[in-house]
Amino acid sequence: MLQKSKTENSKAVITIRDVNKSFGDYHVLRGADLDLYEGENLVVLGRSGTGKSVLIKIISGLLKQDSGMVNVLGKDVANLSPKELLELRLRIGFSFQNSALYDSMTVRENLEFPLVRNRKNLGKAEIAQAVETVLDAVGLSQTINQMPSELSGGQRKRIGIARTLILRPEIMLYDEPTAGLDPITCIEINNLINEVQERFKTSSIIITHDLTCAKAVGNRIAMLLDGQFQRVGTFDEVFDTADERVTPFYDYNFIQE
Ligand SMILES: Nc1ncnc2c1ncn2[C@@H]1O[C@H](COP(=O)(O)OP(=O)(O)OP(=O)(O)O)[C@@H](O)[C@H]1O
Repeated sequence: MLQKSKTENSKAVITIRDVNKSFGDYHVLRGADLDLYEGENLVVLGRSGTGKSVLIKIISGLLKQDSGMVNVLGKDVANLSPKELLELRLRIGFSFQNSALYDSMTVRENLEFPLVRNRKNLGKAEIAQAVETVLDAVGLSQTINQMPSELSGGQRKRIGIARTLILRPEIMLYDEPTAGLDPITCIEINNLINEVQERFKTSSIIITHDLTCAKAVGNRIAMLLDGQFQRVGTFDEVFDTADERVTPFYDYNFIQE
C-alpha cells in the first residue's frame, strides 16, 4: 500500500480548487478543494446529499461548476469541446451502482463490448487477450461463457469492474462499491480495489458510506462537510477529532479490523 508521504510527493491527476455549485438556493459545494494524487486510493466520505455525486459529475463533465477550477489529467474540464470531453472520459473508469451488465450477453461479450466500440483498431486475438487479462485480474476466468443472471451480486460487481478496466483507465471512480453486498463479499471487493490499484497503477476516488471499506482501501480519506473537504488525511487523522459532525460516522459504523 502507498505510504502517505509518497502520496503527497506524487503529482496530482485531479485538482479541484475553490469549486462552488448551487441548485436554486441550495449551495451544495462551497469552495471545495481536493487533489487526487497519482497512484493513490482516495476515499470520499460525507452524509447523504452533501454533494459527492455532484462532485463526480463535475469531474466527469456531466455538470458544470458555477465557479472554481477542475483539472483532470491536465485538462480544464469545464472548457473542453464535446470531442475532447469524450476523449477524457475514455481515460476514466466508472464503477457505478447502476452500471449494469447486459443481461442478454455472456460475460465475454459484455467485456468485448467496450473494446469493439472504442478501440476499433484491435484484432480478434488482441480482444480475446484483453478479456482474459481483466477476467484474471478480477479472479473470474471460469465465468467467461456464463450469463450475468448465473452470477452472484459480488461476481457481477467484479465483472462490472473488469469491463471498466478493459479500456485501461488512468483514473477509477467507484461510487459506493460495497453497497448492498454481504460482509464477506464487501471484503472481496475491498481487496479487488487494492489489487486494481497495484496491478493497473490506477488513481482512484472511492465514494462510500462503509467505513470498513474506507479503512481497507483508502490511502487518504477526504470528508465533505458543509460543502468543503474540511478533514483530509489518513483514516486515523480524519477521525481523531471531537467534531460532532464527524464522530457519528465512526460511532454508528461497525469497523472490522
Ligand atoms: N441536477 C440537480 N438538480 C437539482 N438538485 C440537484 C441536482 N443534482 C443534485 N442535486 C442536489 O444536490 C444535493 C447533493 O446531491 P448528491 O447527489 O451529490 O448527494 P450525495 O452526497 O451523492 O448523496 P448520497 O450519499 O445520498 O448519494 C442534493 O440535495 C440534491 O438534491
